[in-house]
Amino acid sequence: MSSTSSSQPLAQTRTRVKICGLTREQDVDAAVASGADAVGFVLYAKSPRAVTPARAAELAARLPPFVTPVLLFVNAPATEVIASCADLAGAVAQFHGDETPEDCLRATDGGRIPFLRAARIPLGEHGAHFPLLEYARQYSRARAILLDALVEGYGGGGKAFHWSLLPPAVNCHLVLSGGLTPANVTDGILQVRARCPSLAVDVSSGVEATGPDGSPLKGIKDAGKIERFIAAVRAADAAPVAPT
Ligand SMILES: O=C(O)c1ccccc1N[C@@H]1O[C@H](COP(=O)(O)O)[C@@H](O)[C@H]1O
Repeated sequence: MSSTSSSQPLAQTRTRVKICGLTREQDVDAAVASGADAVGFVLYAKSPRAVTPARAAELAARLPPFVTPVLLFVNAPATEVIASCADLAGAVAQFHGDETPEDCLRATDGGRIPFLRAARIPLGEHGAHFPLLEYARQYSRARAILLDALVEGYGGGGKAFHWSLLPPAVNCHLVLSGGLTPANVTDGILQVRARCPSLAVDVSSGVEATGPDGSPLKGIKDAGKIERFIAAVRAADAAPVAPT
C-alpha cells in the first residue's frame, strides 16, 4: 500500500508548518514558540545553511515532543543518510536532489525511515508541463511530495512557481514550498488546498533576517517573520475552501 496515493480521498487537515534551514538555538526556539510542527536542518555542504549531522542533533535536542526534525539531503550516499537519521530520534529525511525512487528506498532502509521527496517545478508557464501525478506515483513510498521551484543549486532559492498550474486534483500528501513568505502563504495555501486536501507548508528564505543593506542573511531567521508566517497559515485554515 503506497503512502502518498490512495483510492479514498484524503482528509483535509490543519496545515502543518515546517521551518527549514535552521542553524541557531534561538531560531529553533522561535519556530517552536510560534507553533511549528517541524523544523529542517540542511545536511548539504554546498548550502549556505548547511550544518553537520552532529550540529543538527544538538539543535534538535531542544525540540519538545511532537515537533519533528527533518534532515535535508542532496544526493548524499545512503550510508550517510542512514547514519544521520540513526543519530536523531524521530527524524524524517527530505530528498532534494536527483535521487531516484530506488535511491530513496536504499537510503531509508527500505522505507523504514520516513521521507519526503522534493519535486522541482519549473518557473513560469513551464510549470504546467511538470508531470506531478506521475511523479507522485513513482515516489509513492514517500510520506509526501514536497513542491519546490526549480532553481539553480537545488533549492532554498526563495522563488515561487505558479501554483495555479498544478493539476486540478491531487490525492497525495503535499508540502508546498518555494518562495513562501508571510505575505503570500495564505494565497498559496488557498490555491493548492483547492487541488489537494492534505497540505503542509515549508519555508526557509521567506523567514530569514536581512542585513543593513536589505540582503538576506542565509541561515539566520527572524523570529517576527516566523510568527507572522504561522499566523498567515492559520488565517488560510480559517478561510473556506474555494472550488478550482
Ligand atoms: O536551503 C537550502 O539552502 C537548500 C539547499 C538545497 C536544497 C534545498 C534547500 N532548501 C529547501 O528549499 C525549499 C524552498 O526554500 P525557500 O523557502 O524557497 O528558501 C525548502 O524546502 C528549503 O528547506
